[in-house]
Amino acid sequence: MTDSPTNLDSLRQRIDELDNEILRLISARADCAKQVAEVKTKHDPSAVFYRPEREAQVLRRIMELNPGPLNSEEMARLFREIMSACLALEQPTKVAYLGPEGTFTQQAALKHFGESAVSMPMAAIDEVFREVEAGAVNYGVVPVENSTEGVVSHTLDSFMDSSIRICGEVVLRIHHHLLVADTTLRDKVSRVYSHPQSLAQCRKWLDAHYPRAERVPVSSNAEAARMIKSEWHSAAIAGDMAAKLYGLEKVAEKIEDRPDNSTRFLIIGSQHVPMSGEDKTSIVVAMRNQPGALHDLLEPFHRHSIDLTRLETRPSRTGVWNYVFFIDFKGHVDEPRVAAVLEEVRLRASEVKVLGSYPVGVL
Ligand SMILES: O=C(O)C(=O)C[C@]1(C(=O)O)C=C[C@@H](O)C=C1
Repeated sequence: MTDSPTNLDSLRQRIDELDNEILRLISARADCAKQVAEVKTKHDPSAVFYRPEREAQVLRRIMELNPGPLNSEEMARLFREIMSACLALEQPTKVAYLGPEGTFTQQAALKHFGESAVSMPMAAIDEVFREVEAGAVNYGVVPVENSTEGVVSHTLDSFMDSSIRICGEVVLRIHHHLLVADTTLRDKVSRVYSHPQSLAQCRKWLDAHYPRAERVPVSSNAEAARMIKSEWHSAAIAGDMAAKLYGLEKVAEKIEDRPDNSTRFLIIGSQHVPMSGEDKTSIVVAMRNQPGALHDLLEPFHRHSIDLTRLETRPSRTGVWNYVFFIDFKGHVDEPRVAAVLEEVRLRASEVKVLGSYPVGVL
């Protein structure tokens, strides 16, 4: 095919026709979502509009049906935005996240809820919990574990004295860059700012490239990016969002020591999420301080062939919580085999709290 004007014109005409069709279909879909909202409120004035299990099913189905040439993730991201706009028509969704603006948690909130949700930065993880508990926002987004650095203990601890539930999860590939401002003297960098976890995730790269630079831990990567604007001898380690927000340049890209570096975030709220077909459950269990306690706790999972995906121990904070275990496993509390395991665990533990069942992250 030649790039002749007639070819180009006819292809663009075809694209216009297709756009008309897409426009008509998206509008029809949005109309449908409005009607869904009416059905939901008709039977229940305090209805919840955001349905994580349905969203997961829609995205999984699209990925399965996708004929190409766009790859399935790309296609799902487009549908993610369509659903985000449809949900906003039903009800504007407010989401609090661990800020400031430009953090990976903001990126995770965007990835999960799309551009149409209203997202608000909070200064600390417990503030995100408080905002959700107080009903000031519909949902919250907090980091819970990183593949290189492990658990975010603050998030786990916040669940211990809260009635908040987990409604979803989102996993983000974390790419760190070494960033400078236009005023930075690149060959005189003597200080590198970042969040302690990010400094740790880039330890080897820093040892090799900036062995003499002072590593200064700050409260977030976005804060690091903000700080170097006024220091000609400093660089920051942060991600794309912070680089864009503060107009910084990348001296080196993807400097994380492990190429598969990723962080898992939790969506917190107050609703029970029905089964989506591929779900996970998170519980917190207190055991009495006695030999074999951990074995007793895990044995029923093994016997019922339930896959554990994570196990964390945290120090107890009250008399009852002698040993506290955070356990994630595959399955949903509404499945009989999961209900049976939980029944057995309840007999062996001094306290069991189900934090929530939710769809396995799709994107
Ligand atoms: O199916 C619903 O309950 C809807 O509200 C529709 C819809 C969608 O656009 O597909 C929108 C928001 C919900 O979170 C889930 C799905």
